[in-house]
Amino acid sequence: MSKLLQKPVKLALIQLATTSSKPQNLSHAHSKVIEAAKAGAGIVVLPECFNSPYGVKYFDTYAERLTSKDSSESWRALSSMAKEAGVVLVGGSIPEREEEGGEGRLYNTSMVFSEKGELIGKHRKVHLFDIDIPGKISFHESDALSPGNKLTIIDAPGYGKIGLAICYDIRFPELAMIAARKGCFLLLYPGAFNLVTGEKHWELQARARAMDNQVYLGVCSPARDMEADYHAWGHSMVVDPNAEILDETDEKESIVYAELSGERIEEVRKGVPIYTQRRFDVYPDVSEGRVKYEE
Ligand SMILES: NC(=O)CCC(=O)C(=O)O
Repeated sequence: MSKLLQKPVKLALIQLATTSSKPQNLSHAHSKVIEAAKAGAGIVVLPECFNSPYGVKYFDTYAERLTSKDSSESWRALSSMAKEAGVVLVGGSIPEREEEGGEGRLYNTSMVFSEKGELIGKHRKVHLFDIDIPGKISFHESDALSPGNKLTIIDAPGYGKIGLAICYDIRFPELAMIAARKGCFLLLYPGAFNLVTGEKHWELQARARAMDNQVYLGVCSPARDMEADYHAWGHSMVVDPNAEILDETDEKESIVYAELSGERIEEVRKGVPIYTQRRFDVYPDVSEGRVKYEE
């Protein structure tokens, strides 16, 4: 048995076509999660903002309090999908409204559920997507959202550890590096790149994070909708520890599948042994591990 991944698993990334109707998105996600489970997936991922349009003006309207099952229809829906399908479900992300008594902040948050439907982890996007490329794209998540302040590592029962972050977080290799250093076999990024940055950087970021850390990696986008305000890049993909793309789709709705095994991680690490060749004596600041993370 591999130390990192306890048993081989089929990963499914659902590139969901989303609408402005939350009930419709939840019910559509349900049918796709069941479809992925029937195809043999053990870990299933939904995209960033899977139950709403993606855009600064929508976050407040669609936000839910994630204090308990009772406070959030998305929590209830995801929990029951995970249980019915019998999968570990990474519930993409949704806009979260801070607990009552707080300052009413909003976050871009991913919830993860076990095969029994229990909430086993939650990640609040740490790096907000604030960019300005003149004449091309201007987007400021921080006009509406607050950033999370922790790295997230999920202990997926029966499999092992998964590093979870959201979209723009992928551009900050520190998160991926620390998650891999803490023993994750897989890095997952529900995300929604766009037509400007997607073509240049989506695949490059995914393959680079996988290669640097010699782990599996999945990036899961919504399907592209040219009628929506934001045009998602799509191209959800799974990359192996050697930076090879195992499966990828185009911009339309579909499910991307890949078989993951711990032996493959070990094989890659044995071939190119950067794991044992690191020189923490030369760069001690990254080895000190002074980091806030949730497990
Ligand atoms: N939703 C996001 O965080 C988008 C990130 C993105 O497009 C990028 O280029 O980075």
